[in-house]
Amino acid sequence: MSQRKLNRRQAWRAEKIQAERSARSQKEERNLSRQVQSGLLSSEQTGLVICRYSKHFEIEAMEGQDQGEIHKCTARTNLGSIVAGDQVTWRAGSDGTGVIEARLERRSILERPDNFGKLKPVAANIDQMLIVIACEPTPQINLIDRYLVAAELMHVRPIIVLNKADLLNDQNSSELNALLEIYQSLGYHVEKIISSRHQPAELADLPSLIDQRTSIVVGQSGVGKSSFINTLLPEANLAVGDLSTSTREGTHTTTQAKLFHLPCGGQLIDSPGIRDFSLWHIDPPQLQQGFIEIAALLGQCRFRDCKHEHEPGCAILLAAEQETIHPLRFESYERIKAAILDQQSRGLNLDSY
Ligand SMILES: Nc1nc2c(ncn2[C@@H]2O[C@H](COP(=O)(O)OP(=O)(O)OP(=O)(O)O)[C@@H](O)[C@H]2O)c(=O)[nH]1
Ligand SMILES: [Zn+2]
Repeated sequence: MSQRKLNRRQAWRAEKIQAERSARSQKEERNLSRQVQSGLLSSEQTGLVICRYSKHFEIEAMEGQDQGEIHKCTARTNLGSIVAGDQVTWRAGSDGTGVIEARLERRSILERPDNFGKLKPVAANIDQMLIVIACEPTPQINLIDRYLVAAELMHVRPIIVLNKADLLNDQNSSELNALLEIYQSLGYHVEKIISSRHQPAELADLPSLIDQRTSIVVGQSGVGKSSFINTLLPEANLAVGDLSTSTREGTHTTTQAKLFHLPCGGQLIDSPGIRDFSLWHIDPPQLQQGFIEIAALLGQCRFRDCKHEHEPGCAILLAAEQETIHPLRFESYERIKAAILDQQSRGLNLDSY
């Protein structure tokens, strides 16, 4: 078959699919309008997205008589992505269902690339990021730094939470404390906690730090994110995965981001187990902004267009040499930068979804 014929056939198919889709959505819209007119759907109200599963959303009523109640909702077409933490306008049905009409403006959004480098929103309207690490699996500085960069670029406050503090011992404590010291000296808040169901829980100052805010819980699989949330909120009852005996890493128990209310008034969003938090969608200048000790030096190099690679009079290279930027942090920065440049050179589509 000639290329032209094939293209014409493809175009015809695409048009047909498009026409079917638009007919379907027009039918859905007519259906909805009928339901509104006949009083089957309530008037518009504001709601909070608790979680998404497949094509449905759990929406919590934020006002009116059924405030706090959860409805299983569908969404009108073309609303864009809707994720846990989003606020929406919606209409309630009579039977615990409802329809999302629009998404309200977000104050922050956490995105991560999927396997094809395409950005996917994970959670919205977050105030702070709880970066959970643990004595086991051993923390990777590179991964902590990726989360920190994401938090800095989203303008949300990061808090580093060292979980499984009961496993601190003579062998691992000096190394772990040295690692935490790097972050504390940069001004980051660090809390050591115990969240295992086999130990008396110890949450240090965390409850007061997360009070009245929306926090997202991120961290490598197996660090105890679900256990930590269960300790704060026993009714959340998240599945806790056992560490794989061969790798001592977790087994990715959590699959969808979900929002939980805390008794103290704040909210927590639990995200899917993230092993490798990639930063493919940012460029080196953004990465420099995300490393706060590097960001503080920007503008102090001899050349205005300094790339901080080999240039004489580079304030960042000088600070790295004098170790005012911690060598492990600088190494981590260079590794992340190399990974970003590598992804870009392979031509992945980094900026759209
Ligand atoms: N010793 C100890 N073990 C803990 C603690 N907290 C959690 N664990 C254990 O760590 C393992 C992993 O815990 P999870 O809560 O499933 O970890 P997660 O980070 O939610 O894992 P994913 O859902 O895979 O992302 C389980 O075997 C827990 O019992 C703790 O404070 N101390
Ligand atoms: Zn420079």
